[in-house]
Amino acid sequence: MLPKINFTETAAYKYLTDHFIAISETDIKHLFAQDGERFKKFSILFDEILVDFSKNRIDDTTLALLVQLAKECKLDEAIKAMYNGDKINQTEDRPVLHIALRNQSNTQILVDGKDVMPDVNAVLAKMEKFSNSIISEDWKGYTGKAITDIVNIGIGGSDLGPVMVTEALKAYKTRLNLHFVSNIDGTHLAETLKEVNPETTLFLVASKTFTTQETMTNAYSAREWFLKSGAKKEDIAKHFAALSTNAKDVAEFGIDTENMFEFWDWVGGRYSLWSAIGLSISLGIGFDNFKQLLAGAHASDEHFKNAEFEKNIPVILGLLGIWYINFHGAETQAILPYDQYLHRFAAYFQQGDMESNGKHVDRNGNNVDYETGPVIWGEPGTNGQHAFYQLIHQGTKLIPCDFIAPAQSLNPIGDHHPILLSNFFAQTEALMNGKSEEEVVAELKKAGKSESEIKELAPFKVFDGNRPTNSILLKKVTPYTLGSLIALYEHKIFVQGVIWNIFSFDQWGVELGKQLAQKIQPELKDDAEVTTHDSSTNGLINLYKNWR
Ligand SMILES: O=P(O)(O)OC[C@H]1O[C@@H](O)[C@@H](O)[C@@H](O)[C@@H]1O
Repeated sequence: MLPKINFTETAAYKYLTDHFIAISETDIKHLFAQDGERFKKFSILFDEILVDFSKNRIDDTTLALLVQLAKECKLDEAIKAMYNGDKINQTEDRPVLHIALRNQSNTQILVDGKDVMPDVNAVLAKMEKFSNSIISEDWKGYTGKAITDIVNIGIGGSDLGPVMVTEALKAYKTRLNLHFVSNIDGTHLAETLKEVNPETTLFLVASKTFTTQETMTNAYSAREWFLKSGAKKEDIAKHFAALSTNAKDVAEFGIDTENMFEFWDWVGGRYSLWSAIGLSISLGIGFDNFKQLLAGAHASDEHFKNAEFEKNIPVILGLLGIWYINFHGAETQAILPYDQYLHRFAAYFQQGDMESNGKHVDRNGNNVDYETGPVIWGEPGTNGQHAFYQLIHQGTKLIPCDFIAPAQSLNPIGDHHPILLSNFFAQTEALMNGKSEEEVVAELKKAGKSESEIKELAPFKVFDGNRPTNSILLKKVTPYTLGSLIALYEHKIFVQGVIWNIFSFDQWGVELGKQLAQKIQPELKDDAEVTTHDSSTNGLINLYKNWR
């Protein structure tokens, strides 16, 4: 079980409150001036990932107090509880074991006294065999042609991870074309089906529960489209596979259980790309690369479990988040990859983080009186620079940013990569140093502006600086490194959930809207006026009926 400690009642929290006032007098660039060792002290090299957190509003005391906070909140016990397979997802009465899915050391992991590793390995072996037979063209469609296109039908955790990873690792692509259908909006399916041929398409129905309305509706429509092409019911086995924990409903859908790739209720949807949900990844980049992804994540799991808190990347990233959210009042966190392949990385962690830590009830069942999970957002650099960085540099909000970039490009054309990276380096420097009024005045003078022009313009051109950033420099985007990076972020979310004393692995907040939609759907069947809701909802429904 997880400890249930209110972090605002710890000694460390009180010290941090005082320390926050003290350190607010100094800005980051002065902290650099005071300490020649700062980069060395506040950066961690892990395999081929460097996390530089020196451009933050912290000094030695801050770090020591944050680590003390983690200790007082018994983070070490919480980590042990997760790795031991304790039912830390208490409101769903389940363990949380995505670490088992990538447990390459193959040590026993027990759930209710049973080692889960043989089952994990059996599904991996099945995924390998299946992926190889599709990729090698051994597997034939119902007219004897090889499969060319994979359509993954899933939503939320059964979509976002595979989309993000297959985009990130496009450079490692197999011959198969991947498509993802998630939205219930018929457009998503219709536009995808225009691109594929039923004779050469394999559908993966990806749903942990196999009851999600969007996924099941899309899957049934895809099946109908397939059967309309002239295929027979028995041909479904060659063109549909299921990735699910629900064998009964998979069989009912008509998918051969031979083509079912199982996972378990101890895998959270948003932590499931490592499970059978990753079959589209394995098909898209090959099983060996998928295995590398798992190996990279496993290395991060070991790091998280074993590294002392001061040198533990997820712990440090998590604590820095606490520092900004709970002491500086930051409400959002930007994730800014300087790598086009990582263009869905922030979107992926929008679910990962916001569905995990978007909670306002603590582990004792009481409303919290402090802030919890931030709004996660971001776009790849340099596109973001030309869109929203204005607000990060000169707006009124404090937005801690993670900058991520690979040292080596997978597409080294001309000077593109050095230009991209010079922006990556420049942005964190600019956010930290800002530009003083003196510098602005000197610049304007040099540009030949008059005294009055300078006076008028200067205030708008000043940058306060002191805006915190982490720089995460990867050697190269490989399956291994990407696996490591994702797992580091996953564990960061865990660290924060432990300190905020919330349950990070349930998602009750997504249920209410689903329930109401189920109630409204039958009301849309006929044209009768609806009066059962508030006047806004009635008005909207009735106008829709009028206009449709
Ligand atoms: O994989 P299935 O069961 O279709 O769920 C898909 C998604 O549904 C949502 O409502 C959330 O609960 C997500 O965590 C989940 O990933």
